[in-house]
Amino acid sequence: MLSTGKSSAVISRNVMAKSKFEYVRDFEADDTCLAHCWVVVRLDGRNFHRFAEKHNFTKPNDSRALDLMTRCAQTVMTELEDIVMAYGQSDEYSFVFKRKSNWFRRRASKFMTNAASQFASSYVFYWKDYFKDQDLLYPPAFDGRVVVYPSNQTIKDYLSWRQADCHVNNLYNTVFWMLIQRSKLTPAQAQERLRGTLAADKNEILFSEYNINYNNEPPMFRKGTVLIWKKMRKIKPLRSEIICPKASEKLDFLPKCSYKSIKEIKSKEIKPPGETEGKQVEVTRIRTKPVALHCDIIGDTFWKEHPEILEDDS
Ligand SMILES: Nc1nc2c(ncn2[C@@H]2O[C@H](COP(=O)(O)OP(=O)(O)OP(=O)(O)O)[C@@H](O)[C@H]2O)c(=O)[nH]1
Ligand SMILES: [Mg+2]
Ligand SMILES: [Mg+2]
Repeated sequence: MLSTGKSSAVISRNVMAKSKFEYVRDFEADDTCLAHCWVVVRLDGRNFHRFAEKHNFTKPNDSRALDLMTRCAQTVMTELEDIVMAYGQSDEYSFVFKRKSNWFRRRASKFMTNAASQFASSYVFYWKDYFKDQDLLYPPAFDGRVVVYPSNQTIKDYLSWRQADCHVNNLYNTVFWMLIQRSKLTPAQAQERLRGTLAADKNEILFSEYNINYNNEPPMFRKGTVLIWKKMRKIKPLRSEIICPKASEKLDFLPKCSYKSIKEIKSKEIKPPGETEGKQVEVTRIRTKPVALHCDIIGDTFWKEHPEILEDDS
């Protein structure tokens, strides 16, 4: 027989769960993301124009700030579920969730708030690793939005849009700051000089006046940062087999972001059944990590080299 104390506690919990207040749940909006669509969360720094000024970011690009953004995005990818890739530039990062993800039953608010809070806390947490001589003066914030894309073509176009935005802004900013820093123009004069110019004109100014070939500027500034999952070394292996990355990837790597695909062969002790002594055996383990690339994602090459990212379009 059940003890009366225990059963009455169960009964009272059930009554509580169906209290007269339960109806307020009906006020919660349904924000389920449409099934089988790619879910994108894009985060963007709040008022980073001011934040960059206050924290003495290098103009037009601050590698410390961009590397910190990428560190935060890698943390988001590692801590959250089902993110297949991310793309970042300036003060923004986009995270692409698996089409079939059922994380938090695909609720947009859960995707967005988890990404934004994880990203913002990581930004503060890792700040000192990137800005050694610059204190963090006030807490930064990031806004977020969720957009769903129904096909592989639309998600590719979304990412192309962000990378094209990176290119347009970076080309403009590179010339703009050259005119100010090297030719001592005021911001208003630099803006006037660039009014109505096309990309070719800006390239020409850079080349003829500053001897800069825009294509030789760092890929991270021109292309932004793509994060994809790669098998790589995490702990020191006893023996390792290095699988070389594809030739086109090699070109787009920054040395400090280099990765090696490594099949780890670790030593592990196991006890065969019936035996008291353990035996050392070698086990193979392949770990994956979000790895940074600074390559073109607008053309087909990237998608052909990484067919696993978008899988089938069904
Ligand atoms: N100097 C410098 N500034 C940067 C860098 N990255 C981002 N920023 C600044 O951050 C701004 C980001 O632009 P937006 O996101 O459009 O504008 P915002 O000021 O953040 O305003 P909201 O996003 O609307 O809150 C740029 O305009 C720059 O002023 C960098 O590497 N160096
Ligand atoms: Mg911003
Ligand atoms: Mg922005």
